[in-house]
Amino acid sequence: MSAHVINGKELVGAYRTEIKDQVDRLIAQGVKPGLAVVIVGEDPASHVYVRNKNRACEEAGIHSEVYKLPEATSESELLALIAKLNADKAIHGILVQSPLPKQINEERVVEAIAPEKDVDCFHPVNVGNLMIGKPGPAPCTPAGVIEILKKVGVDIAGKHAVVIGRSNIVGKPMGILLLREHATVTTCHSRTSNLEEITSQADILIAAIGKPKVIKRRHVKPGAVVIDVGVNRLDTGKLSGDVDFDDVVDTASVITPVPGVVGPMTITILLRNTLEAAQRSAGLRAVH
Ligand SMILES: Nc1nc2c(c(=O)[nH]1)N[C@@H](CN(C=O)c1ccc(C(=O)N[C@@H](CCC(=O)O)C(=O)O)cc1)CN2
Repeated sequence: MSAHVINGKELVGAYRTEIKDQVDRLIAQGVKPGLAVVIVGEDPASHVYVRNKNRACEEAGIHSEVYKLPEATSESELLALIAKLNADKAIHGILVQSPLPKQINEERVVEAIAPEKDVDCFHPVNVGNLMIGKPGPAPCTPAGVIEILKKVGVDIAGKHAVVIGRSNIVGKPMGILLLREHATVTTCHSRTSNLEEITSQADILIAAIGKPKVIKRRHVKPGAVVIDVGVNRLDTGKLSGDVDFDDVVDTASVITPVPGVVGPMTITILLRNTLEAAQRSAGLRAVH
């Protein structure tokens, strides 16, 4: 059996069209959603992601401002920019691209963003709301994974979902969002001693490890749905996921290739979070 390989162009393209339609309707009501993206330093991969976010905003009709700050930017300079953006009525979403240079404390920066403009859902207020199921944003990558599962018709309720990774950006919120969809959730990480034993029981396996091709056929239950969150650049310059695609494709029932699915869907959820922040600011969507 060969897996259904998800076509990111089709799936993500269709969802971006839906979001653009909602943006158009909001603009017709007199509100143009606005996003500010801040990047500090020269990390090449981060610059690619920020460029893609800016282009996606333009295509969706969302006003977008990109602030490129030098590597030597101080924390107080960055905090001053965030204060200015917090006060800017044309900006509904603020995102500071991670990672930041070492002289800047990422936690202080995240906490300086007004929670209602935190489209990454990194602010402790939004993380808390997510945890207890109140309305608000959800972090882009895990929310994107849920969207992918729903759009390809995977029934999540009652399934055993195994998440490999426990980062604040992906692994931990992924578990919360899967619980919200009534999955039985197990989280594995670098200290899990019997990884293969656990992953091979998963109906839905989500790899967010950050190491290329570590998930092999032996880790995957026949017929499982495999979602690969990893984006790893190999020495050859090519991108690879955390899953060894060629080894797993004949065992899984559904699989996401890397690149092309989870990354672009992450950016699509950023558009959705910005749209929803603008709707909330206009009183057109429930606040907590
Ligand atoms: N403030 C944030 N910083 C970071 C986040 C985040 O959600 N918010 N997540 C990651 C990076 N990330 C989002 O910013 C991200 C990673 C990858 C992609 C993507 O489209 N990947 C493409 C490949 C792109 C390439 O050619 O390199 C794919 O997988 O097809 C989008 C966003 C860390 N920082």
